[in-house]
Amino acid sequence: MNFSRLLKTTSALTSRWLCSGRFQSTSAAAQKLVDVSVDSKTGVSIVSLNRKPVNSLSLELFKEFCGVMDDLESEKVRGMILKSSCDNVFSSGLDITELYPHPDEDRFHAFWLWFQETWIKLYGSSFPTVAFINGHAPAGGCVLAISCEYRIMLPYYKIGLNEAPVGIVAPDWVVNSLKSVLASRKAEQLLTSGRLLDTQEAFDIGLIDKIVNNEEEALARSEEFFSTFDNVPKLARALTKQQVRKNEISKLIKNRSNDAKLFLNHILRPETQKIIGSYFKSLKDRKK
Ligand SMILES: CCCCC/C=C\C/C=C\C/C=C/C(=O)SCCNC(=O)CCNC(=O)[C@H](O)C(C)(C)COP(=O)(O)OP(=O)(O)OC[C@H]1O[C@@H](n2cnc3c(N)ncnc32)[C@H](O)[C@@H]1OP(=O)(O)O
Repeated sequence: MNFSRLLKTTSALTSRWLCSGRFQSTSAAAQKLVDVSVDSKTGVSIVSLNRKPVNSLSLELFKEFCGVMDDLESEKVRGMILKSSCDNVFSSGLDITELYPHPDEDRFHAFWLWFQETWIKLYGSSFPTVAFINGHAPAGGCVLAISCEYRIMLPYYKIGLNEAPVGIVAPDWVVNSLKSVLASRKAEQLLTSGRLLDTQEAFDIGLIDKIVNNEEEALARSEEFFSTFDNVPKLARALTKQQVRKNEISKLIKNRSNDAKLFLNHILRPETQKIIGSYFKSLKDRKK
């Protein structure tokens, strides 16, 4: 099966979950969780995550984001910049309330499939993608950033995959996304320590590509990146990118339901619930 068909294909079970209207947000029409605008100078689409206060990633946000990615694919956009509308936070990662306390199993299954779907669409997009990391990007926030092709970050924020210290093991498609950006040894160090790096450290190890001081500079640096493809036929570029990324994506597509089950079993373990519970409490207590 060719890769474009594989991208559209998913197991019957997965399709049932992704296509079902369950877990529809009642306020979806009232509040947009993902905004899209077009930079009139460059024709590039700017996609802003807009789930205040910290862009924690919920099932509803993933669904909306996937819809936006489908639109951008069919419009054959020149490129996309992913950023945040929240002050100081790009994304705080998965919404912990989707994981704790003791999530509803059906909702969690759907949540995880939509997280996978988001990664598949972003990591496998045909058009060039830039993450403008205009705030902290821990855990799932970092996953979104490393799924893009190029990363531009404002100074003095933190980025990384901090799962290990809270007793959670990142799935292999997350690990492999990191290994597509960093050498294996660096990726292992970052994952096993769970350390969050500041902007300068992230630049020094190659986790991000450019440091900028403001949005104007970010747009200029993004444009430099997009213009490197101006003389490359779109289809050839897209197929080449997918050729590089297809093994990881195919592996997940064939294993989606199992990946969701594994993660659900892990999340539901009393020890895991306890660790996430105390982590969440410490997050809340910080401000007291
Ligand atoms: C901990 C479980 C790990 C599970 C790992 C699972 C899978 C591995 C595979 C995939 C990778 C993805 C994993 C994840 O993404 S798990 C989420 C991990 N996220 C974090 O650890 C970040 C936690 N947040 C912060 O550190 C800070 O909030 C911030 C992003 C640095 C921003 O700080 P700031 O001071 O600006 O804001 P507050 O801390 O006051 O936050 C405001 C408000 O939001 C609540 N909140 C923050 N983050 C989350 C979140 N991820 N989910 C739900 N709620 C969140 C915070 O508690 C505050 O709430 P309040 O009621 O006090 O206003």
